[in-house]
Amino acid sequence: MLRIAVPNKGSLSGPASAMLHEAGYQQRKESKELVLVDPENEVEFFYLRPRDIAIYVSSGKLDIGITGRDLLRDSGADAEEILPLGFARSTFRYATKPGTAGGVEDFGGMTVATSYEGIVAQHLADHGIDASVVHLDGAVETAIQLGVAQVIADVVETGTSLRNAGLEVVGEPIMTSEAVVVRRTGADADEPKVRQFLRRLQGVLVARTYVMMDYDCRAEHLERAVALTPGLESPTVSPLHDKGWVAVRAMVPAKEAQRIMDDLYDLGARAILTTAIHACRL
Ligand SMILES: Nc1ncnc2c1ncn2[C@@H]1O[C@H](COP(=O)(O)OP(=O)(O)OP(=O)(O)O)[C@@H](O)[C@H]1O
Ligand SMILES: O=P(O)(O)OC[C@H]1O[C@H](OP(=O)(O)OP(=O)(O)O)[C@H](O)[C@@H]1O
Ligand SMILES: [Mg+2]
Repeated sequence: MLRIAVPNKGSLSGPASAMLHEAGYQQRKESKELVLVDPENEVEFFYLRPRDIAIYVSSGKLDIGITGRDLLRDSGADAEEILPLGFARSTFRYATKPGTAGGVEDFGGMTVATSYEGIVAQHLADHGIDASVVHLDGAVETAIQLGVAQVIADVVETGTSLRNAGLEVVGEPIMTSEAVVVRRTGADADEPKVRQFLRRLQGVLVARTYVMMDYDCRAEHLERAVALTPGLESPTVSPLHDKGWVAVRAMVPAKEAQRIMDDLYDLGARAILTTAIHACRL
């Protein structure tokens, strides 16, 4: 059985379970369930704190985990990212009261509050800055108002939390993050069960980002039409009963579907249809 760590709380938890469900795996029904066996798919899911997942995976007790890239780096665990999942996107940034500092180079002698001590200590060291780091579990934005620190380093998604605390970002982002699949560093990447799990998740990612497009066009316009819809490998082209026309089928990025339909229409294509992809294996 493949043993997989899934976030049990926070921003990663809901979207991770939703993606696994979409990939055909059973998921827990109660948020109190800590372990779920999916015998049909020969997988065992362990619902763990997102921060702990890289540590379990690096120990080799679990084969695979879903966590945040920032949490993986912060943990310092011996695990590596093998597939980005496109949700729980964020940046990790320093913030201060306006006018305190222009960037990391000004932090010497200051105190930085954060829940991500590993990332911050490393970043300060990389820049040769001698600053103190104080670890807080959350609500880090309030640390400046309460005089515990002059600088914070935290996850920024919309920036609302910083604005509400009267803070502004300073310097370049320390890193960008999203949910990722992690595996123990150096573990066999070609293990069939692991490959199958990754293919399933990749199928969900593709199904979420692409739509299937079908249309008819005059044979003499085919090359220009196909240039608009090159597909992932190559579009399917079928003859129509009317010899002057062909039917074309190709996957296109969902975000570009409307523009491509307009361009195809202008080219003389007709019966242009897009349909959702529910699942796929590339
Ligand atoms: N708005 C956000 N707030 C917090 N984390 C976010 C946000 N957007 C994305 N993330 C990502 O989610 C992960 C944080 O997981 P964590 O368990 O700390 O979630 P949380 O939402 O902060 O929950 P908790 O209430 O336990 O602090 C990180 O990888 C982080 O980059
Ligand atoms: O840029 P925003 O969209 O405002 O999102 C970022 C905020 O969300 C997270 O806090 P969370 O709600 O997880 O609380 P926590 O600080 O207790 O972890 C994070 O620590 C920031 O405070
Ligand atoms: Mg949080």
